[in-house]
Amino acid sequence: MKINKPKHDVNPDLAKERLKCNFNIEEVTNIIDGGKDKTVQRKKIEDIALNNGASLDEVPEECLSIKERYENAVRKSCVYGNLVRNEMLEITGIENFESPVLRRTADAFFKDISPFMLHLGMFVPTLIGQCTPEQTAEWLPKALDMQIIGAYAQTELGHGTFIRGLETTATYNPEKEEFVLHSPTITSYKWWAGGLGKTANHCVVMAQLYTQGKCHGTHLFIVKIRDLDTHMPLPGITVGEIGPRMGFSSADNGFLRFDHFRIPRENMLMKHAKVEKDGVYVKSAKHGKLTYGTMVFIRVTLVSEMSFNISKAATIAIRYSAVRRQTELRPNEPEPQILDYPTQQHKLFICIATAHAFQLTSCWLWNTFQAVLADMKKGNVDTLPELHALSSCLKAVSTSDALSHIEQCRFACGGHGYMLSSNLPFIYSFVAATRTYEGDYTVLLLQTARFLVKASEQAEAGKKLTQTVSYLNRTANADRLNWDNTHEGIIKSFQVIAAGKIGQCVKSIRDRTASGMDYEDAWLMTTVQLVGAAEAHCRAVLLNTYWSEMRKITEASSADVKKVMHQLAVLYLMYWALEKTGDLLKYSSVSKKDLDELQRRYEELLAELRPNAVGLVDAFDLRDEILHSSLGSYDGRVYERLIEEAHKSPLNDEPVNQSFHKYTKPLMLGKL
Ligand SMILES: CCCCCCCCCC/C=C\CCCCCCCC(=O)SCCNC(=O)CCNC(=O)[C@H](O)C(C)(C)COP(=O)(O)OP(=O)(O)OC[C@H]1O[C@@H](n2cnc3c(N)ncnc32)[C@H](O)[C@@H]1OP(=O)(O)O
Ligand SMILES: Cc1cc2nc3c(=O)[nH]c(=O)nc-3n(C[C@H](O)[C@H](O)[C@H](O)COP(=O)(O)OP(=O)(O)OC[C@H]3O[C@@H](n4cnc5c(N)ncnc54)[C@H](O)[C@@H]3O)c2cc1C
Repeated sequence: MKINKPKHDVNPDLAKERLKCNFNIEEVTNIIDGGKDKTVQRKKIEDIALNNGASLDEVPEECLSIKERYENAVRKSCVYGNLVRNEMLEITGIENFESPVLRRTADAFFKDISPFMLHLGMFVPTLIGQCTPEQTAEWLPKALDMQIIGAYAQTELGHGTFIRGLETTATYNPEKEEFVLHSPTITSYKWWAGGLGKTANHCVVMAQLYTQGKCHGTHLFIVKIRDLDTHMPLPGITVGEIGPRMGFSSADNGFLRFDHFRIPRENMLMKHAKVEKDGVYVKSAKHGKLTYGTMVFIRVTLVSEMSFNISKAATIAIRYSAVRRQTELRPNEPEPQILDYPTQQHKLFICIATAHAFQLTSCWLWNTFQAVLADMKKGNVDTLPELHALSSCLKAVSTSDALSHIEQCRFACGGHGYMLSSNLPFIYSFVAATRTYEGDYTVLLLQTARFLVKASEQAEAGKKLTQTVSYLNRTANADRLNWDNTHEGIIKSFQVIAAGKIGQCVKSIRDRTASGMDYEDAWLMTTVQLVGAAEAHCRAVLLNTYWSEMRKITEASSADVKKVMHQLAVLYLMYWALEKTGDLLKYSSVSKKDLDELQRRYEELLAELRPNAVGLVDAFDLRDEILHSSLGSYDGRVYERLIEEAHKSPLNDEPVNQSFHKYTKPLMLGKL
């Protein structure tokens, strides 16, 4: 398999690691890609993107000023966008324009983020999901062809979570057949939208719809905000960039204020509801929340996005740990590779397992999403609540877990992990945003909790529940589960934990309402427990899905690949069982002896996986151009690369910085 041709000799320690690997790396790569043909397709696309010199930065992007960073990112986005439009989409097909393959190649161009990401990431999906066929025909080809560039402007200065509280208004005027968009207060400024500040000439806007004197709640509108030729903001539009932030530094997150800005009636996205010419409001949707569809879609895709980010961090940290030697174990013996420390393995092997767990779960979630879309096309919205509950908790937990695992990868690289050239800080700050955007962690878990409480009540009433909560039917009357020290036993115990926690929430709410509280207050008082119950449910789903999908997907694999994939999944189960011993003790008959045994087996498993650690991250097949890491490149020439990167610092452009003569010397001479 032709990957990562090293420019230099490979570091001898890393070379030895590759000899130790006892499974076929390419076979695992094919599993991750979803099949051999998919690997071939991915490599073809990566060749197109990566052989394009325009992705290279002479000066590292983090050493540029804010303006230069943005301008450089726009330059690269245009080259990249052109490649996507003219060459890559021919290979994936237009229907897969958001395929993870394209996502991977984007990382070769941007360490941080493209100002165009939200155009492809949210604007286009909103057109696909929220337009009538006529509207789709009008806007989608232009958007895909980059003739118009859009943003998704929903969040306001005063409200992000509570969409019903948004203040921007869209008031229909039947005489002119127009909507008038207006920002009535300071808190109604649109805020945060990616690409809105300087890049986009259009945006989708979420606003409160008023017609015939009545408010019909939030709806989506497409709005042209800049002249297509001059790019100047149109009269009635105030638009700009919100200022530096923790990450997302090469993009232009924006603010937007409307001053009685008029748009044609046809610019309301009317798939699920419309306003007739005379101002009559007609709702066609069978479910009240279909205008939130883009968010559900992105939450679904974020699970695979988290797998990708963890795999990058794990590749960097494991290759580095094979090269780095530190501390004598015994006098006069060579210092060991830090990868030999079980504590290091504990930090890192879970990252490999989690990348696989999220990848397999994301494929399963994607299929569930497609099935719900197919149901909805037939007019059946019954499966939407379960999808909303699932996508909410999986988005929350996958982004949160990814963030803590990536931070562990940085810790695992010691001081060098703190260098931007390691790329770990970029990956971390990118993923940190995902825990908040597209629905904050706590808020989304509480959405799942609403569904779980209802499901629990239905189970209590003897109703048969849908697949992901069917364990509530089985465990409704179970008190403490008899501990069974098998893989299936661990999964079952997580279902019992979830059922127990949900049951406890229901009881707390009932006790509180029985003692005179109204339902809202009882719910509010129980929210700490409800978040815990939703997280427990999500863990049960993740464990069960990873285990069953892993077994399915490796059915035809070679014995060695089957073994190592199996070991990773077992590691994942054991890691979480050990993380949640308190819950296990509360909800199962597990004993101290059982837990000690589990701990011992976990430690043995780390040692068993150790020889395959580098092979497992090589199987992610992340080319150096995508990893952007002085610590993680295929050749392991860590120290040479760190020195090379240090020389690129603009502070090394001259031997003496002018500040010495201006400030330091006068201070030294007492002349300041
Ligand atoms: C050229 C360069 C290219 C570069 C590469 C391109 C590669 C592209 C790939 C990129 C991948 C990803 C990029 C993504 C980047 C994203 C950036 C961030 C964007 C954003 O953040 S946009 C803003 C997102 N905002 C939110 O998520 C807000 C969160 N809030 C909410 O969702 C809601 O307000 C709420 C918390 C759910 C509450 O809503 P509401 O008050 O209206 O509802 P209730 O709580 O009263 O519930 C009533 C009822 O409705 C159910 N429900 C709620 N939401 C939904 C839903 N979405 N679907 C179905 N049902 C829903 C709820 O459960 C209740 O049901 P019940 O009554 O209990 O039965
Ligand atoms: C990098 C980045 C990019 C973004 N891009 C976009 C974009 O392109 N378009 C767009 O429209 N928006 C975008 N956003 C906005 C983003 O979607 C919101 O910031 C996010 O949904 C969280 O909402 P908030 O900021 O209002 O947080 P808040 O809701 O104010 O949350 C603050 C705290 O309050 C808690 N909280 C809030 N409500 C509740 C509740 N009901 N119960 C319990 N706790 C609660 C939260 O858990 C959190 O701890 C972006 C944000 C970031 C950081």
